[in-house]
Amino acid sequence: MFALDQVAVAYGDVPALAPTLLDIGAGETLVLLGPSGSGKSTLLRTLAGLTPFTGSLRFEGQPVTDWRAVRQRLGYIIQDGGLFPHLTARGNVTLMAQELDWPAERIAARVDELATLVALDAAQLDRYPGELSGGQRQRVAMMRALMLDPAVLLFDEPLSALDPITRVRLAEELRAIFARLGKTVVIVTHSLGEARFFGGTAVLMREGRIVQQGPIADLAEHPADRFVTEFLAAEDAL
Ligand SMILES: Nc1ncnc2c1ncn2[C@@H]1O[C@H](COP(=O)(O)OP(=O)(O)OP(=O)(O)O)[C@@H](O)[C@H]1O
Repeated sequence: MFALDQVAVAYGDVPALAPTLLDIGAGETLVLLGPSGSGKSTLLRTLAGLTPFTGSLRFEGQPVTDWRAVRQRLGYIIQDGGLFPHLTARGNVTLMAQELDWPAERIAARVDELATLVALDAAQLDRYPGELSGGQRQRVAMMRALMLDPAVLLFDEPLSALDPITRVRLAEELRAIFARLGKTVVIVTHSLGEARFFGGTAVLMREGRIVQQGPIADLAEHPADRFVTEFLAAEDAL
């Protein structure tokens, strides 16, 4: 789905992502792990076309020339949902479809379908983001990201702002949604527990570099170096 070759990002003089080689297969779930500042969000933002980079990035086998077209195939979800506060939940969810001139009936049918998928009701969709709980906002953000039926879902710490019960409940729903929809999913998280929960391939980063990539169990069973072991021990200590 994505093929990165020597992709690098710098903010001014500060390198945030060292030249990186990474392939993300269609239908794969990839979990980006690593300490604060290791470049996880930068890598995710690069996949979303939100950060200038050097090197070669291919999407579905083609070098990306038109990010606007690619972005319509991506759903991008950030920590607090990133909803527009002046639009209702429904307004947020339907914004892109309206811009693309979808007929009203098609929009209404898609909203109904997605509301069922994420377990929100019509009354909640008529509220503004400030009138919803954090968990409900994340569900709305999920609906917005899924509205155009994207091939790829990109999540930046989607659960970290939630209380433990909501977090587990939403994580279970997300995992069921991933399994059902068969999308390519990339999730940034600090949490090894979350990474284990979602499964798939782990990419562990440190100081803008990929330290280890492979099945999550391999991090513990075949650590690439001492840092991997230290990272796991620190995560398991809390
Ligand atoms: N807009 C920016 N301008 C300058 N430097 C930035 C910017 N965004 C990130 N950085 C720097 O780039 C590096 C990587 O940041 P990034 O946000 O990708 O890390 P992260 O692993 O996602 O961290 P966290 O887990 O804390 O969110 C950090 O050193 C950070 O300070």
